[in-house]
Amino acid sequence: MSDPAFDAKSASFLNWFKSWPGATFHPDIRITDLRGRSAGRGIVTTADIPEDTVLFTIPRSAIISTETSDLVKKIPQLFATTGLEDDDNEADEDGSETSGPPDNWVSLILVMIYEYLQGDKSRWKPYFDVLPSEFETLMWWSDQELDQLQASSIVSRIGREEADGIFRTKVLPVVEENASVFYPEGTSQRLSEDQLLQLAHRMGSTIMAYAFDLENEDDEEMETENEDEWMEDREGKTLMGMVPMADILNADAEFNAHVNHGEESLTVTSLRPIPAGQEILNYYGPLGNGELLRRYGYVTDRHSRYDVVELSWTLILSVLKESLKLDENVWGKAVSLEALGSLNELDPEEVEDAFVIDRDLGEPDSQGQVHGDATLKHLPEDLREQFNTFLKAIRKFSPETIPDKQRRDEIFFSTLRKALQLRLAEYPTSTTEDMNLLPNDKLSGRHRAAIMVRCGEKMLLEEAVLLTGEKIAQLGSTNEDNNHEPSTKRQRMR
Ligand SMILES: C[S@@+](CC[C@H](N)C(=O)[O-])C[C@H]1O[C@@H](n2cnc3c(N)ncnc32)[C@H](O)[C@@H]1O
Repeated sequence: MSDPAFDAKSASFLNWFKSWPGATFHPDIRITDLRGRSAGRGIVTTADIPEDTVLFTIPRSAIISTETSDLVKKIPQLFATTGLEDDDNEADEDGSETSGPPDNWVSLILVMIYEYLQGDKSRWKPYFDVLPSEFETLMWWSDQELDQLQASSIVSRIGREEADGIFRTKVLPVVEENASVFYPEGTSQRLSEDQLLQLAHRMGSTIMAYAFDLENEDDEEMETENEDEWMEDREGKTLMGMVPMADILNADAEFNAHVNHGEESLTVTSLRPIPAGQEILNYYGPLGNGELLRRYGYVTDRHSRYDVVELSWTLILSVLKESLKLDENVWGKAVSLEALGSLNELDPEEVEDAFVIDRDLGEPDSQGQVHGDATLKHLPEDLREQFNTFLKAIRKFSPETIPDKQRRDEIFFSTLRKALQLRLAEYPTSTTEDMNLLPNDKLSGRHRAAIMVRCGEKMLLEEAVLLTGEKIAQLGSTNEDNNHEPSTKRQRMR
């Protein structure tokens, strides 16, 4: 069913967009209402579109960034760099670092707050009218909603307190100290601290889900070097900007359009023929559903191939300790940092405290399609290296525990298998129980998304358990072969 108010905003946004000198919009595409499947606005084709067609063009002048907003002209000293700043120029974890100009994120948040507060006076008002005021990203979930993610490590990556800290130290004081610039002339009303904090969060979440890293010529060189790889919006330290129309495109792990960053404008082109009535889709990168939910507030079946799980070193070490049953004293000495340091193979400072398990799949092809089987085939190499270094240290103090390479590998795979099973048990429901929950149409969107995330992670863990089982079985058969070897050799010698 059509919604005249929603459609009117889309229409006025489209007219506004087309009025920018240099903007183009293909006659066979249109902005559409996809709220019926919780996807907001999107763009669909109204006729068959051939491959490599320019779908629309966004002049760089229409992008909101520190290069186009008047805020920078009004308080240039705030954005001026001295050349002495740290490379990352990021706030400390608690957001307390306040020296130097604001980083890319904070700069764009300030610019967005400024343009938003200008209301009708902003050149981008019709664009703000189609930007969201509410979000499904994890930052906005209640504790009860987050509980549905169960043992997913994505919960520890939300960073609401860190964002609060940064906004309180780097955003709010700037707005308050420059109130005459931020609030349009003639308005005496000021936002309270809480309202301003809320607005900073709103702009932060908008930028997280909508902004692009704007590539420049240096990046182009980089792109030529990595020709086969899809550039991700979040890589690098390039200028960030809000790109009207490009950000009306929804996205998926299989996609059919690409944003090209030209000198004067950005163009969006079709990567393959797109039949009439299909959605035009962009790409946000090889993100697992947990990360997709954190940054963008949605999940898709196709993104589950990129799911990840974290396995803590503490868990692995506790399983190892339990299985080796070494004397407490020997164990303590063997896993001490001094013992590791003396091996000269691992800087004790560099002991990893968690390892990421993922399927390590290739990039989509040049037409935005993915191929091949998406089951886990490799266990993390960095985990194996760290594990072996620890086993070496143990061997120094208790050689009989690890007499040979065969035993070392058995210990590795069986410890890992047990650790994976324990990690799996940290999630209170099984994959089968989760799968049975999904068809229930009374589930809220957030609950469903949480089930998809936790179920995808558990499936990956199950694949990893299977893989370690196969490795153990292979070792067993090698062992048997080896046991038969002497007689084979004898036969040959005869
Ligand atoms: C760059 S915007 C795309 C335009 C957005 N649909 C709108 O109405 O403004 C990114 C946001 O769109 C939504 N989105 C993008 N791709 C989606 C998909 N495949 N399914 C559902 N929602 C999607 C998410 O809310 C995401 O945060």
